Amino acid sequence: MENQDQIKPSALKNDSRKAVIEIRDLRKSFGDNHVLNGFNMTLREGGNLVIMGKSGSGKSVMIKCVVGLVKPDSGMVKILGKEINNLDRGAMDELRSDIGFLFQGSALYDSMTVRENLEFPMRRHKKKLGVIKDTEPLVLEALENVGLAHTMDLMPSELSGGMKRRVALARTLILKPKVILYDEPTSGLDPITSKEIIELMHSIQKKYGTSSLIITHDVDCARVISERMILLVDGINYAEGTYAELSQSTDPKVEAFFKK
Ligand SMILES: Nc1ncnc2c1ncn2[C@@H]1O[C@H](COP(=O)(O)OP(=O)(O)OP(=O)(O)O)[C@@H](O)[C@H]1O
Repeated sequence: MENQDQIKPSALKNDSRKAVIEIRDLRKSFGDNHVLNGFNMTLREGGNLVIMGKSGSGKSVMIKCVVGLVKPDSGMVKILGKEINNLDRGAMDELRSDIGFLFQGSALYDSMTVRENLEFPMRRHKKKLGVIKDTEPLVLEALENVGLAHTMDLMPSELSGGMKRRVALARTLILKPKVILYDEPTSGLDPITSKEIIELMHSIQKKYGTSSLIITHDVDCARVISERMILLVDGINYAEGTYAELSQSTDPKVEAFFKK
């Protein structure tokens, strides 16, 4: 792609941090619908990478390939040094405990209190956390990180949309993940709440040294949070660089992302 040469990721050249997620030449089609046509990316330790792409461009398919929910036709996905193709179910499950997800809609269990929602992943990943007699300090720590310690015994229906999103983030933090995958973390939120969520994402990354992969349509979210960005167009990493680099591009497909 000649346009990719035009938008070389200068900031990347000397990045020696360890790769936590590596994707090479990822391909996935559904019948004649060729969604991913050789997608590449590297997320580095402690870094954050924003993937932007228009609706239907394959962002969710890509992230599902990362967590093993969709099987790619070809290509390589390596997480924390492990190629996921080579992992059996048990090993994949163990690896998943190092990956936090914050997906669209937050998906808290409506019939459980906030505390029970946070205890849920602890039961699923006993192997990582060991036997925990008293879950309260962990639940409290996670909720304090998102400023919602007082909501421990509330039901999700008693929370606002932004609070639900923060509780979902707290639930993700309970397993102390090394990587967090965010799918549209600010969608459906008003600008002030979106800003709060972005600030939280920053503070969590700083506090725990987590790496973040963020999928978003929201160019403002990308501007504030991204260390680097990849634009997913035609199933490939069409352009890659910092927000400042990409927003100055004169490539029409890149410019289209930044036009308001
Ligand atoms: N299980 C599936 N079976 C068939 N086609 C699928 C499947 N999953 C996704 N697709 C197709 O793959 C393409 C990419 O979908 P995907 O959900 O990854 O888009 P997206 O970039 O995440 O969009 P959005 O921003 O709207 O969420 C779409 O054309 C979709 O119809």
